[in-house]
Amino acid sequence: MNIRISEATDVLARPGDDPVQFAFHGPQGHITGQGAPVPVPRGPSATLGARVARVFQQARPGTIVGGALPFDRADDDCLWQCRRHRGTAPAATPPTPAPGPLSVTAEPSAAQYAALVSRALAVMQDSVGDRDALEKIVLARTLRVEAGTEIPLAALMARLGEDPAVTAFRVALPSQGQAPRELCGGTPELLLEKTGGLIASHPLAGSARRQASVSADRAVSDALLRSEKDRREHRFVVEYIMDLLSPSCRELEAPDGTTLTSTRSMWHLGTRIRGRLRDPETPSILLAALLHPTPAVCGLPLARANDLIRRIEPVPRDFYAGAVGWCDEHGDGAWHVAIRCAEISGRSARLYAGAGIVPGSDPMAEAAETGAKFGALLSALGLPADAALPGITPQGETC
Ligand SMILES: C=C(O[C@H]1C=CC=C(C(=O)O)[C@@H]1O)C(=O)O
Repeated sequence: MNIRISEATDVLARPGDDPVQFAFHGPQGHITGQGAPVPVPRGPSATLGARVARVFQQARPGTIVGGALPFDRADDDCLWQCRRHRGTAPAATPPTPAPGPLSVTAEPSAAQYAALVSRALAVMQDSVGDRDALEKIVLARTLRVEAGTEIPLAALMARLGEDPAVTAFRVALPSQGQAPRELCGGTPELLLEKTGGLIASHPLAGSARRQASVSADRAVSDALLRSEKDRREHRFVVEYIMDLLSPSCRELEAPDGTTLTSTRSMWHLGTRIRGRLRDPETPSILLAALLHPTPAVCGLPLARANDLIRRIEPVPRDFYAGAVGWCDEHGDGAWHVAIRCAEISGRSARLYAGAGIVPGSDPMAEAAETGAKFGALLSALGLPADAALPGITPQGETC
C-alpha cells in the first residue's frame, strides 16, 4: 500500500523558493512542506491529539501537518503546518556536498559504548525474576562532525535518496542559537502509513553490515536470518506493534512473516504488518504517537529501558529515534522511525546510531554494528563509510 502523493487528485501548491519545513522522499512517495514557518503549538505526546485537531479545524483545505516527534514522549514535539507541495525526487546525480575539511569525534567512543552495553547487560542479568525484568534495551552513540563550510542539506538529501530502500528526510527543528537546525537522514524503517482505512508498518530489528563480495554478503544475511539472538530482538518489536494496533483494527496481519530486508549498507530482519482500521478517520499522527517509541529504538519493558537510556547514554537523543512524517486533514500520512540521521546546524552535524541489546549480545559487536549504521550518512557527507568502525581513527581521532 503506497501513498502516491504525486498522483493525488487534490489541488497541490507549487513548490517555490519558500523555506522547506519538512521533506520526505522514498518508497511512500515524495512530499514537501514549504512556506513561511507556521508551527503547531509545541507540547508533549499527551496533548498531541488536541493540538493537531485544533489545527485542522481552523486550517484551509489542503493543509498538512508534518515534522518530528521526539524520542521522549514527555518532551515537546516539533510540527509545522504547511500547504502540501508536489515533491520531486532529489536530483539523480547530486553535487558532492563538499563541506570542506571535516573532523569526526565519537561521543562516546566505541570502547566507552561497549562498556555501556556491558553495564546494560549486567542490569538485565540483575533484573531476572523482577516483575518488570529488562529484556531488551537499545543503546545509541553519536559522532560529532565539524565541516569547514556549511553542510548543504539539499545535496545531502539527494545523496541519501540514491538508496531506493530508504526514505530521505529533513525536518526543520527549533534553533538553539543563531544557525537553523535540521534533522536529516535516510531511514529504512516505516513506523506507520495510513491511506483511508488501511495501515501498514515495517518494523526492523536485527542487523548485519553489508559485505563487498556477493558470497560474503550472502553468508552474513543467511547468518542473520538464522540468528536466534536477532530473531528474539526482532520479535519483541513485532509483538509490541501488533498488541498496540490490534484494538484499533478490524484486521491485522503479518502475511509474509519475518524476512530479510536491506539498504545499501545494512541487512535487517523486517516484518511487514498490514491492517484495516475500525475507524478510517483515525489520524496517522496519533497512531504513530501511540506506537512510538517501539522496542526497535527503546527496549522492553518500555519504561525501564527508557529510564536506563536516560541515565547511561551521555548524549541526549532529542529527536533521534523519534518519529518523522506528515499527516493530512483526512488523517492519511506516513511516519518513519528517525534513525540513520543527524542533527545538522551550519557546519556541525551530530550523527546517531543505536543497536538493540538482549542477553547474549557481544558489546564490541554492538559497537561495530553502530559503526556500520553510521556508514550511509558518513559517505553522504563525503567521509569514508567505515570511519566509525571500532579501531578506525579518522584524522587521528578516536571512534
Ligand atoms: C536504532 C537503530 O536501528 C534500529 C533499527 C533497525 C535495526 C536495529 C538493530 O538491529 O538494533 C535497531 O533496532 C539505529 O539505526 O540507530
